[in-house]
Amino acid sequence: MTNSKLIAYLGPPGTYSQQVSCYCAYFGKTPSGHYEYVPLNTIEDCFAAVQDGTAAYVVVPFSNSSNGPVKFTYDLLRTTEPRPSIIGETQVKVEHYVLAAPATLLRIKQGGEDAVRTVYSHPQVWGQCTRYLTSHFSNATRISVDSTAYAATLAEKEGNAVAIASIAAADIFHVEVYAAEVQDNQDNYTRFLVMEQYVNGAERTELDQSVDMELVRWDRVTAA
Ligand SMILES: O=C(O)C(=O)Cc1ccccc1
Repeated sequence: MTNSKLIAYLGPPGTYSQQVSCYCAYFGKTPSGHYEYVPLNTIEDCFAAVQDGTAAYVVVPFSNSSNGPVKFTYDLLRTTEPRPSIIGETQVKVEHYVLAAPATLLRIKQGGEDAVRTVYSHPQVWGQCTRYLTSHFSNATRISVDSTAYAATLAEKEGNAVAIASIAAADIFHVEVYAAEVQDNQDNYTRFLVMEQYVNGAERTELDQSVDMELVRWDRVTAA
């Protein structure tokens, strides 16, 4: 019987992290074999899962070409002891969609965008869709949640909310596309890292060292 190994990612299914985790065997140094994918609620849970050995590997978003660091990941990379080993990375083009429940779309059609009271998304998204959000839903409250796909689950349940999330989330949840590719920059890339548990005494990888340099560089930028 084959033993499957767990790859954890920021869930629920439909996040950008899930899409990346599905092919992380190709860019991470994960041995060939059979993998199962586990969605976790927060980036913090992903660090904990690899730390305590619940998951063999985790995939976390690290930084974005439009708005820089994913704060949760940067903070956890600085504070988790010992820090997991970074064994792979990839850059993925990220396209954001405005998703809404069918009833909300009807309300927008009848009453305009002011019918929308709440826009849900992952905090990383706001700075990637500034232009769109300046001219749309300006009276709505922006609520940051743990992931874009979780945002889609909230929009699915509410009659006056939209989510900014991936097209994959639209396929999974009962939400429809109100607007496509709303990111400011068409070349909007996010860098993701694959990590595994750090083994005591192991030499740090080259990738570990380049991430260290990135953290130091960012500390300098914010201190200036
Ligand atoms: O929330 C998600 O879907 C994630 O995977 C985190 C994220 C959010 C925004 C851009 C890239 C990754």
